[in-house]
Amino acid sequence: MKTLKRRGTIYMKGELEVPGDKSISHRAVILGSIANGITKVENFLDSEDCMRTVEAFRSMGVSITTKGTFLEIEGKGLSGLLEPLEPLYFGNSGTTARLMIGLLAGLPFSTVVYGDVSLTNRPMDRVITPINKMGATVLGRNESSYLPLALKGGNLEGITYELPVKSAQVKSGILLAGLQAKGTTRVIEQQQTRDHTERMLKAFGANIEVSGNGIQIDASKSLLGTDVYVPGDISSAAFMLSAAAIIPGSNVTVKKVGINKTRIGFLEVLQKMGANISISNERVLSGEDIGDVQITYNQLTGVVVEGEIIPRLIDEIPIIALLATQAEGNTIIRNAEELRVKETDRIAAVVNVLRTMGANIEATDEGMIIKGKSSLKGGSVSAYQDHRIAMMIVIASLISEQDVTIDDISSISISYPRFLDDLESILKNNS
Ligand SMILES: O=C(O)C1=C[C@@H](OP(=O)(O)O)[C@@H](O)[C@H](O)C1
Ligand SMILES: C=C(OP(=O)(O)O)C(=O)O
Repeated sequence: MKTLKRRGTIYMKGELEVPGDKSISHRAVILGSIANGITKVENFLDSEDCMRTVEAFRSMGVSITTKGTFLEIEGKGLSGLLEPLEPLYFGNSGTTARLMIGLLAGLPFSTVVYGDVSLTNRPMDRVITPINKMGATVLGRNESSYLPLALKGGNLEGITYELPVKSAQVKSGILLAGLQAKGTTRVIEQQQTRDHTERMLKAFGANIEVSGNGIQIDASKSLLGTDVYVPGDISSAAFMLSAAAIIPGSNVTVKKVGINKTRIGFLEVLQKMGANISISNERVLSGEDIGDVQITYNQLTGVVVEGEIIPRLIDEIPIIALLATQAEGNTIIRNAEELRVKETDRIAAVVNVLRTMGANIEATDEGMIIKGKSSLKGGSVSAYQDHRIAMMIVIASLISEQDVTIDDISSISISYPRFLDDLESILKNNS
């Protein structure tokens, strides 16, 4: 239980760097481990989810150590990985699960994989179906739709697969299987999802080509270890930028943050809502776009969020819902049914939390409708063991009229362990 005390008159001001991107950190560990030679990862996100991926490779014999500010991976090549003696535990991490299942499908040994209660209830059939088509053997509950799963890998054949879900995790799982399959593997997306796997596979020397919404990969005998710089996580920055967007007098800059176009739907929505945003120092590091994002407070107005932008801001929808409670007019979020199968049902969780706090918000099957602007009263709420819900509540507490009590905020360490300290560093008191 944590009580967040009502604040006096505050505003957000200053510059900060948020920790490394979670998606890119997972991928750096995976590709570094299956490449030959050393990979040094700078600004690696040392959070619970990413450590699940690190531990999985340590169990397969890969040496991964922290050297100063770097994570150093002694890649063993795909053929150097060892059969793990224990089941692999993926904790709360959907990214670890979907990507590792794809990778393990191609490795010539048996593994058992499992996760925490939340992950055990998240669908895995979306990645099992294509790897079954490629020839992998997988056993588990409900026709292998859920963890725990037993996998027997090896002898995969390339396929052409049109993704039925808008999921970068599934796309990446298939590409990691395709890296080990006979013949070409083609993945076709309905809408573009984050493309970090494609970019990083290229940087490690994989045989991969991207054309429009299609990606094709051929087996690569050996990827080569390389240095990776991990940009700040825009999904973490979103909480700091949102605090500034709803507290008058604020002016915040998040430096060296990832601004890959497949990830910045949140910035586009903020701009559409009328926020003052500018991006400077744009550059490319390790194949990823980075820059400094500055926001100054401005009254927001409601917007419609739907269609192709949804995959580009999927993890930011809880915090967008909070922004919408402070915007003039209606905000409608559509086509976001994927939120129902995240760490928790994020549509139900967001609506319950914000309604308890005093917002005018209702759930739809695939989104929500928020009528602004309403003042938030505070109260006692659950974070549903979900890091993004917990951080959204902390930001909401900054503008609440009374104290806010949260059942448990420990989930924040899944993606942003130093969140509370970073927030305090830009929080100023008027008095
Ligand atoms: O590929 C990734 O790193 C991720 C993809 C998204 O999930 P889906 O692929 O399920 O949409 C996102 O919600 C998750 O936080 C990270
Ligand atoms: C959905 C998320 O992550 P994952 O799917 O990796 O658990 C998230 O970080 O919001």
